[in-house]
Amino acid sequence: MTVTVPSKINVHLSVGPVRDDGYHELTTIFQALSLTDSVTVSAAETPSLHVTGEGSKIVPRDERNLAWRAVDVLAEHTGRSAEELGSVSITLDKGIPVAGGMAGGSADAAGALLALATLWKLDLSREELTSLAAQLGSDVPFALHGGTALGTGRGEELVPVLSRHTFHWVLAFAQRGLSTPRVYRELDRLREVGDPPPVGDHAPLVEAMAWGDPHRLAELLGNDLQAAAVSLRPNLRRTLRAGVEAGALAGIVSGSGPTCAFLCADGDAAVQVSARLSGAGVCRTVRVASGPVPGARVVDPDDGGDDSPWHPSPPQAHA
Ligand SMILES: C[C@](O)(CO)[C@H](O)COP(=O)(O)OP(=O)(O)OC[C@H]1O[C@@H](n2ccc(N)nc2=O)[C@H](O)[C@@H]1O
Ligand SMILES: Nc1ncnc2c1ncn2[C@@H]1O[C@H](COP(=O)(O)OP(=O)(O)OP(=O)(O)O)[C@@H](O)[C@H]1O
Repeated sequence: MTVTVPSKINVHLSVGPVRDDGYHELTTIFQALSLTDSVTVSAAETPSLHVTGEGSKIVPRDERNLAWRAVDVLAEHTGRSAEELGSVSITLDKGIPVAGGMAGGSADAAGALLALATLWKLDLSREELTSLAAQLGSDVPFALHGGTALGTGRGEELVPVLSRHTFHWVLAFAQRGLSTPRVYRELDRLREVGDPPPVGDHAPLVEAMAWGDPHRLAELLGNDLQAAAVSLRPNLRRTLRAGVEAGALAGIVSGSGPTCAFLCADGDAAVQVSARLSGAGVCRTVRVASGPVPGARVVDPDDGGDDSPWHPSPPQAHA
C-alpha cells in the first residue's frame, strides 16, 4: 500500500501572538507542491521503519518519527492495540528536504495515516482523519488536504481557496535544516527587541491566486517567519537575491526555512532559473516544482491512479 504526499509552501504566512498552549495563532495560505514523499506500508512479522531518499540519513527511525507516531494515534482512535491491528513495516521515500520548512515529516505522517487506514480497512471519515492528523502536527491536516487552502488556528483549520492555475516554483535546498520551534522563538525575540514589519492582509493574495497571474502573486508573497529564518541564517539573503537575479519573479523563505521558494513566470522560466541558480553556489540543491497538486493519495500499482477510499477535495475547490 503506497501513498504519495505533497510538500507545501506558505505563500502567505502571518504569525500572531503566542497562545497559552505555546503555539502561535496563524493566518496562512498553503499551496501543495509536486515535490513529494511516498509512504509504503505492509503487514509484517515485526514492526520496522525504513527511510530512503533526500536527507534520509538524518531522519529518526524510532518513535520520534511522525509516521511511526501515526500508527499509535490511529490504533488509539480505533480502541485496538497496534498488535491487534497487525504489525507493519513502513518505508518512507523522501523527496522533501528534512527540516526544510516544506512539511516533510508532516507529509509522512499524513501518508502513513491514509496508508494504514486503507491497509487495516478502517472506515474513517474525512473529518476523523483530519482530526487525527491535527494531533500529529499543525501542518499534517494540510498534507492530507492538498491544493491551496487558508489555514487558521495553529495552521490546522483549513478552508479551500480557489486556484485554477498552475504556478511554477524553483526550490533552493540549504546545506543544513532549521528547527521550527527555534525559528518561532527567534521571531518572538525579534518582536521583543524591535518591530519586524508584518505581512499584510491575505485578501489581495487570494484574489491573485484566483486570477492565476504569477506577476501579481509575486508582489504579494509574504512570510513573517522569513526575518527570523534570515536572522538565524544570514546567508539566506544571498540565496533570495540570487534567485531573483537568475530570473525569478520573487523569492520567499518557505515556512520556517531554510528552503527558499522562487516563483517563476512559467514552466520554461522555472527550468532556466533552476539552471542559473544551480551555478550560483548559494545552496546545496535546486529543484523545480509546480502547484497546486492534490493531497495524500493512494497509488494504484496498475494505473498510477487513485483507488483511495478517502478522496481529498480537488485543488480547484473554493471557499
Ligand atoms: C512553520 C509552519 O510550517 C507553517 O505552516 C508550521 O507552523 C509548523 O508546523 P509543524 O511543523 O507541523 O509544527 P508542530 O509540530 O505543530 O509544532 C512544532 C513547534 O512549532 C511551533 N509552532 C508551530 C505552529 C504554530 N502555529 N505555532 C508555533 O509556535 C511550536 O514551538 C511547536 O512546538
Ligand atoms: N518522517 C520524517 N521525516 C523527516 N523528519 C522527521 C520525520 N519524522 C520526524 N522528523 C523529525 O522532525 C524534524 C523536522 O523535520 P521536517 O522535515 O518535518 O521539518 P520541516 O519540513 O521544517 O517541518 P515544517 O515545515 O512542518 O515545520 C527533523 O529534524 C526530524 O528529526
